Amino acid sequence: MLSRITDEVNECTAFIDIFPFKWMGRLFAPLVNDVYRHYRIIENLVLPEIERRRIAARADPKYTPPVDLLQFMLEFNDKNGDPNSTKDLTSSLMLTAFGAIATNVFIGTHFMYDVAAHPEVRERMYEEQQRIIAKYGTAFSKEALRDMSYMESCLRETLRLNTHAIGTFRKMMTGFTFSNGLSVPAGRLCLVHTRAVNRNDKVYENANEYIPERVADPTNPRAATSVSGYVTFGMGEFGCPGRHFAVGQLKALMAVLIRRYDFTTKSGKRPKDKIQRVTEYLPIDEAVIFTPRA
Ligand code: HEM
Repeated sequence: MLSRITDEVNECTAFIDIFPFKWMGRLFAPLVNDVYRHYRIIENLVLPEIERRRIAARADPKYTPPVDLLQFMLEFNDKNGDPNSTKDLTSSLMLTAFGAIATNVFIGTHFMYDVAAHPEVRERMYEEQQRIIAKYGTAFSKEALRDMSYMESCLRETLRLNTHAIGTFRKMMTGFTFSNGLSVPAGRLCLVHTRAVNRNDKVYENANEYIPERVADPTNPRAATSVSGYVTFGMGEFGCPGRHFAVGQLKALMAVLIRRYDFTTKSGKRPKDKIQRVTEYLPIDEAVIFTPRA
């Protein structure tokens, strides 16, 4: 269900946009879209859990709440919002699921295809994993993940080339004139086109090619760091808050695959991406073949 939320939120927005008056779209949207049903399912799961935690906290002053996102949001809401309102909490959980799941699935899939299509990358990654296991054991500690520097370069290259969000939007709060004379007035909505920035051939040689070595120097910015020419996670104060978590998860996922299997695409090449529409990206047809390591 969570993986459908992102697509359905996008579909719902596109549906509402068809109507000249947005209130009409909002009226009809529940009839054709499942977002509202998902909202109620999450609410039905979350409300009793919140109540359980509140009762436990009242009954026992030494009560230690779980360390999770729900608790973090609950305490934030109690401090900053209306403590009786749980509506915001369900929306916040849905927003996080919206931001977290499809992005990771999308990048994880592309990462697998990028690695599957490059035997020399797999070999180097496997060697790195042998070194990591010898040094840290098989667990994915913070130190072990941080030390996977070749894996990090490969992931950064996947993140640079395969962008899920069309771009980052910002509204100009004040007017600004750039050094070349271009002026953007206050109130203007601006789009930073992620794919165009990330594939800028003034920044990268052979910008459309998958070349992890271009960022393999450990002094280069990490996969979660936005810099000029790399804005997959957005930028500035409102850049993605989940990016370090996402990079850790994706590295751990690839480490599990590479330790257990050698894998390649059927053709041995990187299949072309399917057309990505604003609300929809299509799965790649070509299979990945996994061979267990001895
Ligand atoms: C590869 C995975 C991911 C990518 C590419 C990605 C990308 C992005 C981008 C481009 C933005 C907009 C940033 C901006 O406006 O400057 C964003 C926002 C956000 N992301 Fe991520 N994200 C990923 C994973 C995650 C994860 C795992 C979480 C949570 C655990 C998460 C939570 C969020 C949230 C809550 C926002 C909204 C922040 C706000 O509006 O202030 N994301 N993400």
